[in-house]
Amino acid sequence: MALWEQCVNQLKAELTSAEFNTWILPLQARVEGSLLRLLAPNRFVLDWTRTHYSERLRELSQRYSQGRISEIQFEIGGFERRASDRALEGQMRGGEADLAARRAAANLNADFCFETFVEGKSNQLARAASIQIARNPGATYNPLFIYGGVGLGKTHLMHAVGNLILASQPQARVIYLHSERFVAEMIKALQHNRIKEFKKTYRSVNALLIDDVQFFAGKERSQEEFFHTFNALLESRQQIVLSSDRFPREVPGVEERLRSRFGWGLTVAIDPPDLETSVAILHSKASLLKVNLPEDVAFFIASHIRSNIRELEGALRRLVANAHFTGRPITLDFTKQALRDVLVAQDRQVSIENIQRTVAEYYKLRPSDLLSAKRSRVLARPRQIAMALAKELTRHSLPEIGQAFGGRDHTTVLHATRKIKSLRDTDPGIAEDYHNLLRLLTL
Ligand SMILES: Nc1ncnc2c1ncn2[C@@H]1O[C@H](COP(=O)(O)OP(=O)(O)OP(=O)(O)O)[C@@H](O)[C@H]1O
Repeated sequence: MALWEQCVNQLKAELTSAEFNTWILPLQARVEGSLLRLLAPNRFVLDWTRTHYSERLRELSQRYSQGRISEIQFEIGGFERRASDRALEGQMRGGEADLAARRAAANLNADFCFETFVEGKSNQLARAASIQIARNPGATYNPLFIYGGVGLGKTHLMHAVGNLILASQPQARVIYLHSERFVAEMIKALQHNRIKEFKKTYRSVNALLIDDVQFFAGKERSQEEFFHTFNALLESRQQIVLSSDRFPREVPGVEERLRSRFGWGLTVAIDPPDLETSVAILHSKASLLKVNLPEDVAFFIASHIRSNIRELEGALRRLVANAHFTGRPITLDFTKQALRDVLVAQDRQVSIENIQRTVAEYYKLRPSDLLSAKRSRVLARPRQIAMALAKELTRHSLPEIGQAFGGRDHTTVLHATRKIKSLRDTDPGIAEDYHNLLRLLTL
C-alpha cells in the first residue's frame, strides 16, 4: 500500500470521523525523495493540521517509509487530482462523502449532534421536541421555537436537528442560517438582481433552521421576505425551527404578524443547567478533547460557572491548554490557579446586590423594598425570587443570603427557594419571570 494511504488509514482509526473528514481527507500528499509534501486546500486547514497533526504525521510517515521520509512540508495548493486520490477518498468516505457535502451545503456543523448533547432537566423538553421533529419533519410541531439565554445550547440543538434529518433522509434539503446571515444574503440577492433565486432557494427546503431571530429587529424588508418564506414552508408542510433569546411574543422590533406566527407551533425553553448537568457536560467535553477530568475538578468548575455552557466550555479549554503548555497534571489546585481570572470575572458578574437591583427594576420596586421587613404580597414574591436567584447564581450560603436580605433567617431563604422552585412548575407567569431574570443576570 502506498505510504500516504497507510498514514490515512492509521489516522482514520485514531481520530473521530469529524476530525478525520475535516482535516485529513482534504490533504493531498506527494513524496519527493526524503520529503513528504502535504497540500492543504486553504490556510485554515493548513494551520490546523500543521499545529495538531504534524508530529503524528512525521512519526507515521517515518514508520511506513521505513525511515526514508525525514521531512514534512505543509503548503497551500492542490495538484491535479489523480485517479488514485479520488479512489482513496471514495473508499474512505463511502456514503459519508455525500453526507459531508450535504452538511456543508446546509451550513451544519457535524459536531453539534444529539449524541454530543448532554440531557438535563434544563433542556429535556427542548431536546425531546427537537428529536421528535427531526424524526418527522413538518409533521408534528411547526415551527419549533427554542428560546433561552446566551450559550445554553440552542444552536447546538438546531444543528442536531439538521444533522439528523440529513442523515436519515438522503433526499432532504436543509438550510441552517443565523438570522443576520439571512438578512445579508437577501441584501446581496437584491443588489445582484437575484431575489427570485433567493426566494426559490429558501422556499424549496425541507427544513429551514433560523438562529437568533431577535436579530431581525428593525429589518423590515427581511421580515417581509421571511414572513412569506415562513408561510410557504408551513403551507407545504416543511419544517421550520427558530431560536431566540426570548419568548416569541417578546421578540422586540419584529412585526406582530411574524411574532404571532413564531408561537404557532411548539415553544420550548432551555434554562441554565443545574449542577449535575454542568458536571456531565464538562465530562463529555473533556472526553471529546481526550482529557481525563478528575471529578473534584469538574465539580469545582461547574459550581463556579453556573449560567452559561459556552463559558463552562471556555474554562475547560483554557484549563486543558494551560496544563498542556506547562506539562502539569490537572488537579484541583492547578485548576484554581489556572482559572483564577475567569472565576474573579464570574464572581463580579453576579453578586447578590446585582440580583437585588435587577429584580427590583424588573418588578418596578426599589432594591430597599426587597430588604425591608414588609410582607405584602407585591414585595414578598419578588423577594423570594431574588433569594432563589441568589442561591442559584452565587456561591453564598443560605445564612449569608438571609443576611443580605435585611438580616433574615436562613430558613426563610430555604423556604423561598423551595417555594419558587415549585411555583416555576405550576405557575407559567412565575416561570417566565424567573427565566427572564436569569437571562438578564447572565447575559
Ligand atoms: N446540553 C449540552 N450538552 C453539550 N454541550 C452543550 C449543551 N448545551 C450547550 N452546549 C455547548 O455549549 C456551547 C454553546 O452552545 P450554543 O452555541 O448552542 O448556545 P446558544 O444557546 O445558541 O447561544 P447564543 O444565544 O449565543 O447563540 C456549544 O459549544 C455547545 O456545544
